[in-house]
Amino acid sequence: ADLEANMKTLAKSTKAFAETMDVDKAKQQLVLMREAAVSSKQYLPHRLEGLPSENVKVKEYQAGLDQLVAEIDKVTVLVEQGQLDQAKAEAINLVKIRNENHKKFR
Ligand code: HEM
Repeated sequence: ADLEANMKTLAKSTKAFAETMDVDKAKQQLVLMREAAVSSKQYLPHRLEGLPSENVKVKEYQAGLDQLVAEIDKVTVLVEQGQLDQAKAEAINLVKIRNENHKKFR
């Protein structure tokens, strides 16, 4: 999947996660989210095209995705503890991380 496909997967899975009351389905969506976030690190957004991997902006972009993965893991722990409501409350941070990074890189 390229970056746009990964972003579409992120959008679909975060929506499905927010909508489901089923713990197994919630876990599945978090797995899809994590895969899409990790996969996105290997691509450069259009705005950073041509920059070398050691460029500060490229590092910042990758750090944004690392932050997203860390947050997905936090949400996953709550789901695994059966705390779906708390997990959904925590997942608000996914949207915050998305918005911050879209401002910088999209
Ligand atoms: C749950 C979190 C996120 C969701 C739901 C999300 C969703 C989306 C969607 C729907 C698009 C449009 C895709 C298309 O072209 O059809 C997009 C584009 C984009 N997103 Fe995200 N995103 C998320 C997090 C992030 C993060 C953390 C970053 C960067 C660290 C990021 C960087 C970008 C960039 C750069 C584009 C434009 C594609 C390009 O320039 O090549 N997104 N995102």
